[in-house]
Formats: sequence, structure tokens, C-alpha cells
Amino acid sequence: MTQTLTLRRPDDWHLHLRDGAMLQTVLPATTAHFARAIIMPNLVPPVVTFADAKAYQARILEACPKGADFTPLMTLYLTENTNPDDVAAAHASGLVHAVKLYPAGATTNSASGVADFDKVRPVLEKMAEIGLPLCVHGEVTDPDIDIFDREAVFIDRVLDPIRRATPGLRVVMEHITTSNAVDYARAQDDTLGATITTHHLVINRNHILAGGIKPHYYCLPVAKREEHRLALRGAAKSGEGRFFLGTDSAPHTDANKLLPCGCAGCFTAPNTLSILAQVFEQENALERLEGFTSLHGPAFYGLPVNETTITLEKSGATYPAHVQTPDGPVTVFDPGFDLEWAVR
Ligand SMILES: NC(=O)N[C@@H](CC(=O)O)C(=O)O
Ligand SMILES: [Zn+2]
Ligand SMILES: [Zn+2]
Repeated sequence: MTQTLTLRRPDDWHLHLRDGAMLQTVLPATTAHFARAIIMPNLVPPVVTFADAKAYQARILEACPKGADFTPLMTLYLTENTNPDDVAAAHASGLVHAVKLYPAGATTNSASGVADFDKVRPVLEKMAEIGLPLCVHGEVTDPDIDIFDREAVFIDRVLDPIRRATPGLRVVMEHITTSNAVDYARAQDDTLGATITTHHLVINRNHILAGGIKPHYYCLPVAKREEHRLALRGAAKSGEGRFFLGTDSAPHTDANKLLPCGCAGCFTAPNTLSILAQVFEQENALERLEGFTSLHGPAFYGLPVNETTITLEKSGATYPAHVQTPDGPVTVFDPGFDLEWAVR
């Protein structure tokens, strides 16, 4: 008999949907499996104000496939000019569920991010007061810091000081990639959560660089040494509520990935659940998958868990190598092994 696995319907706590034709193309891969997603605001121009978020939400809902039951959880892109009252109004409306901090220059479309952290102090204080989480891209941008150390240095130099200066601020360390981040998260109270991506559970830096450069494995934060990948697997399968899934599915056209200076991002939405089931099975922790994909995130964000379910069966899974956009193909993340678990 085919083995099956039924989970409460998952949510994705870190997702890039982009806009326009790309949004139309990639959204169905998420709505097929996920009930909700935290929608990253790094469009060009970014989603900064409550009004921007309302307009972007409307475009996402418009692009949803017919019959899809999907709720985009909107976020605001924190800038040095963000108005605390606008943030509070966005939160009170129920439409905006987090504010995203990009250190200026840290990643794709982060030019409008924060350089001077003192300038955003009033916003962070307002967020602590109203209980609105801050999602953090945790890498320093100092050119003197080695790219493989940027997350660990950020924790010491930026994240911990912000949290100490703003008691009660709820923070999500996004897409953690190091044992340093796992250890830091474990040492904190329940105001701190951390998302883990699918791809960082699968690849280490050798996958990007050994035997030829693999642009489709290049993302930020960049994958680290094997010991860090194993620490992330340990965290994801631990059952600890502070760790939950944020795929960071980040589509870019192949034309933009395969350049002398290619974009960062892995497109994992189509096969994430198949990969995760396999990873958790490899770890003898299939019974912990539901916590990671469907329970811990809602608890952190103060939202109810989904009442519907999805079923995976171990019958072999297929997925397209690319999805087609008017601007050319977008390559789907290749985990490097055949996928056994298919979403029914
Ligand atoms: N993760 C990535 O490599 N890229 C993301 C940005 C981000 O999440 O840092 C993107 O928007 O493409
Ligand atoms: Zn990021
Ligand atoms: Zn991201």
C-alpha cells in the first residue's frame, strides 16, 4: 500500500511573489499547497506604506487561480522614512502582519533599506508596543566582512543590540543559515522566531561552487559549510516552536540568474513540500514535519492554524524543470535527488 502523510495545510512564512507577469506565473505553485504566506515587500519600488500594501494585496488576490483558498499576509518594507502611525494603522487593519528590515544593500532590491538604525527606532518602539513582528534579513553589508560570516556578525553587531534596546519587540530571523543563528535563537525567549528555507536544508556551499559554479543554487544568505546545514536540519526537526518554514522561494528568470553578475534566489515553491517530506524522512522525523510547516508559524504570528489538510503520498513526485514567463523561463530548484513524496 502506498504510504501517505496528512498534514494541516501548510503556510509559507517567507515568500517572494514579485509582480505583474511573474506574479501570475509563480502564484499558482504556492496556492496549490499553501493556505497563507508572508509576502515579502522587496518589489521595485518597494511596498513601503499601508496604501502600497493594500494595492499589492489586491494585485495578488486578482492573480489567484479560480477557486484557490489563499490569504496573502502582507508586510511593509522598513525605510528610514517609515511613519510609525502608518505602520500602526496597517497593523490595526488586519492586512499587514509584519515589517521587513533589509539592511541597505544586503540582498535583492534592498537599496531602500536601513543604513542608520537610529532612524527607525520610533517605528521599532511602536511595533513593540502593538506586538507587530519585525522580519529581519540578517546580514551585515560591510565589505570587510567575509560573505560567509555576515549572518553571524549581524547577530552580534545589529540584531542583539536592537532587541536589547527594544524590549518586547517580536523578531523573526529570516532564512537562517548558520549554527550561530540556531544557537542564538535557542537562547532567546518566545519573542524570537526563525524561519528556515527548504534549500538551506538541502545544499551547502560545495553544491554552489564545487565542480563548476551553479547559479541556481546561489541565494542570500549564501549556503554555508556542511556543519551549518546539519545544524539547520537539527533545528527544523527539533519540534521547537521557534523554528518554522519560510521557503524564501525567490523566482528570477534564467536570463537574470545566468549572468556574470547573477541574481540571488532559489525558486522552490513548486517542489518544497516534496523535498521537505523527504528531508524529514531522512532525519527520521516525519512526525515533526507538520509542526514545522503548519503549527509553529501560526503560533508565533498569533493566527489560528488551518483547518483544512493536504495529503502527500510516497508514489514518486514530478515537477517542471522550469516555469515559463513572458520574460523567459524560471528554473525550479533541483534538490539533486529524485523526489518520493507527491502532494495529492
Ligand atoms: N533570498 C534571496 O537570495 N533573494 C531574495 C531576497 C532575500 O530574501 O534576501 C530575492 O528577493 O530574490
Ligand atoms: Zn533575505
Ligand atoms: Zn527572501
